[in-house]
Amino acid sequence: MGDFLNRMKQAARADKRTIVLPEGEDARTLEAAKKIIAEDIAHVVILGDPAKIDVEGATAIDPRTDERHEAYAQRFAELRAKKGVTIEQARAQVMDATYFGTMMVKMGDADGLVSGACHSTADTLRPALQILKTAPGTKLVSAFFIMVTPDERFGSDGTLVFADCALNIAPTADELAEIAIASAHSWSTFMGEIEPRVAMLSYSTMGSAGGDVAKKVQEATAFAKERAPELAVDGDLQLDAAIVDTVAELKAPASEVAGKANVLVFPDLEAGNIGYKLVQRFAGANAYGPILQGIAKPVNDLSRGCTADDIVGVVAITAVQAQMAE
Ligand SMILES: CC(C)(COP(=O)(O)OP(=O)(O)OC[C@H]1O[C@@H](n2cnc3c(N)ncnc32)[C@H](O)[C@@H]1OP(=O)(O)O)[C@@H](O)C(=O)NCCC(=O)NCCS
Ligand SMILES: CC(=O)OP(=O)(O)O
Repeated sequence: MGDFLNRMKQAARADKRTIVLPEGEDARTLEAAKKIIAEDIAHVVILGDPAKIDVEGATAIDPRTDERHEAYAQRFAELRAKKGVTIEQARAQVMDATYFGTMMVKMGDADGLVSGACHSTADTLRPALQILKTAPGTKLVSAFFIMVTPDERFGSDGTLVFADCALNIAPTADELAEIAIASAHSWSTFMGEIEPRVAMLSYSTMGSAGGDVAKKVQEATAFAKERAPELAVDGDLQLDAAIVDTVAELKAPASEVAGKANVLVFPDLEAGNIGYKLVQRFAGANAYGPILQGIAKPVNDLSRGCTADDIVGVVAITAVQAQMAE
């Protein structure tokens, strides 16, 4: 179970990056920062009141008084001018630690950002979507978890990607296909040679049940196959047919994915967010994320239910993304 995380930490250590943690008021963030420094995973910048940030080896910055505040505000106003943002509004916005931290990433003063231990996903990701925007050639940003379960029968030795569990509330069939292709790519980024096998989840397997949601998933599967013919993707599949080989033989015997899926694409955010928390809490899985895919520079979210160790894991993953982005 520790294998994936150890690989990420080792890779991060080999070529250290600077990661900004805007939640200096959060005790788990400070504990995580100490661990990250002790394990030599990344250079750490913590935003907040420096008098209250007692982490040796980290750089503590107060976004309200830092000398870069005005330059960031000017740049933010330029970036958001078409949205009617004035320089006064930009100055006020950049007082906010998440906006300031995201500007650090935009301006190259940090390589990545991890936040969300005490902010909602919307408040964590909105600055990234507004400031950093999508990566070249990408229209949709989406979010996945790397799930490391203690049961090695599932996925690839217990490791799976779950998407979208955090960002897109009601993806269309077209967007679901994009999420599937991006998630397969993310799988390959982190899992190397192991081939992604993508299951498009539903309450129906190969048309066994009717209804609009199952139809959307079938349509999304067809789009994904059309756009990425080399990809092992199949659906619609129920969860048991996707990951249990004996059920797959019964429900989808012709599928190359059924029974051995390692990338699970959920039909909407309701299913995705509930699904990852079920596996995390009932199965005792480690859930690293939400990790963004399709964003121009690495910014990743956390659940407010995270532990300090979860933050360490997401920082290691963010540092690896930053290495790859160059
Ligand atoms: C993240 C979220 C707040 C963004 O939507 P929003 O509040 O409507 O924000 P905006 O419409 O102001 O979007 C901000 C920018 O991001 C862009 N954007 C929003 N979602 C995007 C996506 N999935 N991919 C690419 N760009 C996106 C918008 O086009 C907009 O760009 P612009 O301001 O330059 O025109 C919204 O998708 C959301 O609430 N998602 C659910 C998050 C959540 O609560 N998850 C549950 C717990 S994990
Ligand atoms: C990802 C997620 O569900 O975040 P939170 O638990 O903070 O809402």
